[in-house]
Amino acid sequence: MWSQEGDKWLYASFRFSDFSEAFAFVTRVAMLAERHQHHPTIKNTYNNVELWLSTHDAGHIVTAKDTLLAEAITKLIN
Ligand SMILES: C[C@H](O)[C@H](O)[C@H]1CNC2=NC(N)=NC(=O)C2=N1
Repeated sequence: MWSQEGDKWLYASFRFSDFSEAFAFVTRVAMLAERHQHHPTIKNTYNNVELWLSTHDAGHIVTAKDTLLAEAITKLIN
């Protein structure tokens, strides 16, 4: 589900039945991000949500903060 793009990004794409389901997921991701104090780049196109995770404060690389948030996001949909 998650793939690493170079050393800069963790990336994943999620498909839902419609826009409402997709945006509900975005809302839950936003609440998780606040809890983690770590915030993904988010793109929503109708029923699709794409997420990119990177730690800007560490010079825009993938760190444990990204992998921890990725795991928490994965649990939202499992
Ligand atoms: C002070 C605050 O915790 C930091 O600026 C956080 C906020 N959210 C963040 N999110 C992401 N993705 N990378 C960061 O480096 C980052 N830094």
